[in-house]
Amino acid sequence: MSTDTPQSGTNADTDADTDDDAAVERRSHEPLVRVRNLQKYFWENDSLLDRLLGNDRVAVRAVDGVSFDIYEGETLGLVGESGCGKSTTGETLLRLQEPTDGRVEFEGQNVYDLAGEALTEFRTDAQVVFQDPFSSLDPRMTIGDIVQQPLDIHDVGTEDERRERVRDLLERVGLSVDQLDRYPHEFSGGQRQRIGIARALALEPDFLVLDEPTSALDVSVQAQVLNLLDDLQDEFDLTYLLISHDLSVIRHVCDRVAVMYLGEIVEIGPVADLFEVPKHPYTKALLESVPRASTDERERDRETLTGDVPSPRDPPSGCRFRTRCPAVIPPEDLEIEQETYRELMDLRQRIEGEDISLESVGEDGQFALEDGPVPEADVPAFVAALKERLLDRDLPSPHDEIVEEALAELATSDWDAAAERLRAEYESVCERAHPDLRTDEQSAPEQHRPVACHLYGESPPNAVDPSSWRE
Ligand SMILES: Nc1ncnc2c1ncn2[C@@H]1O[C@H](COP(=O)(O)OP(=O)(O)OP(=O)(O)O)[C@@H](O)[C@H]1O
Repeated sequence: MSTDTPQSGTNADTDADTDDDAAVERRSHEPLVRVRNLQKYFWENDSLLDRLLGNDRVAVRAVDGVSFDIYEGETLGLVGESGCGKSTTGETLLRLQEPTDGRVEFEGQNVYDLAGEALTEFRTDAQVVFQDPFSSLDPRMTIGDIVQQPLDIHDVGTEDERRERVRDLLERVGLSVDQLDRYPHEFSGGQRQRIGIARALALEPDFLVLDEPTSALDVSVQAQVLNLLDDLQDEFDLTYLLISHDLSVIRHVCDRVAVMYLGEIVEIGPVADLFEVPKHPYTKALLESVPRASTDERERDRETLTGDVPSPRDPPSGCRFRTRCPAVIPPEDLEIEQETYRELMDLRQRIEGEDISLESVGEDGQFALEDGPVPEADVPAFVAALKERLLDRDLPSPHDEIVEEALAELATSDWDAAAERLRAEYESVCERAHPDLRTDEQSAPEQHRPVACHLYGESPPNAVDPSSWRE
């Protein structure tokens, strides 16, 4: 962890260099945690009743084949929008959830094979701090009992020794022993998170998953809690997986960061390098969407990361980010501007998802498909009305004609023919092939890092130069 929040000292450059050296040194050792192809699916429509009714069960692919290492003493960040699978990754890795597939090694042992004493040892060594300290603390217990509970469960020492340890822990996290007999509701948010941290440290763990540990706190309190976590990491040789959707927290606190999108890791590397030269279009878009101070930059932010994360029940084929990507790759032989291509891809998505209302097309609902197909003579007017509604810009030739042909198929509600017409012209490698995480060897050596994007490695002809669209 390398907090460089304003509170953490004056020699920021020297501190950063020392932190970088220390991070490199740590990575030369074996990882403490090794995650390989971890998968966690939740199943819907999976009850006995569903089976009797013949409902197909549906997989929610929360985590879909992630691999990464966490080295002793480092802080690895896991960042991504809400719903990308960060918490599920953290919980499955700690075996608070059973995986669907894959493997997690902790100190060389597969945690999903552990049983008996070995499992108890793992549960001692690996702990979690949750986002919302209030809901994770039992309101009927005093904070002394809350912090002591893990010691009681694991039968550590005598009652006196446990009480003594609780006092030490409370002091260590900045609380007073006078507060031992108080209840969680008597504390502020920041203090409650300190209690959660004290409890997580009770069994002297080596590894903590910090799941949005400061998201529920005021900004001023966030920095204090992050600094506390930084101090504790040094003092107790802790290794952290820090889950956060907040890039500024990640930037200030982590040594390396893994960027997650819709159940997958799309880029992973040292924080400073990744923030300096983000490679995956999703990483770039995330960085671009951080609120900026200047008006110019705020204007630009609106261009990025529009729409929601698609459902993990039916993720897009190929690259999962392609439905929102501002650098999606057109077919090799197609001369087309990226903005036009993006608009055509959005239109295709809507047609493929039958996500266009044909109930009332044109002025005053001139065409209503529920009354039957549009008469042939009216098709041009029907197409013009749809174009007006669906497209933000005039398309250059020949795209205008191709779109008109596709929309004309909707005059007979033939969604498949409309989709096929556009697919035949515009299908992208991004939808055909899944990009694996692979190191981008063509970049400068210090920027070698795994990225899952067809723009890297053997670049397909016609690909947008990834450095161009950020300007
Ligand atoms: N028990 C569950 N049953 C079904 N779906 C679930 C379950 N838990 C999580 N999910 C789904 O899995 C996906 C990933 O959720 P997860 O909480 O891991 O994401 P996240 O990136 O941590 O987001 P957030 O920051 O909002 O918690 C989401 O679509 C979520 O709705």
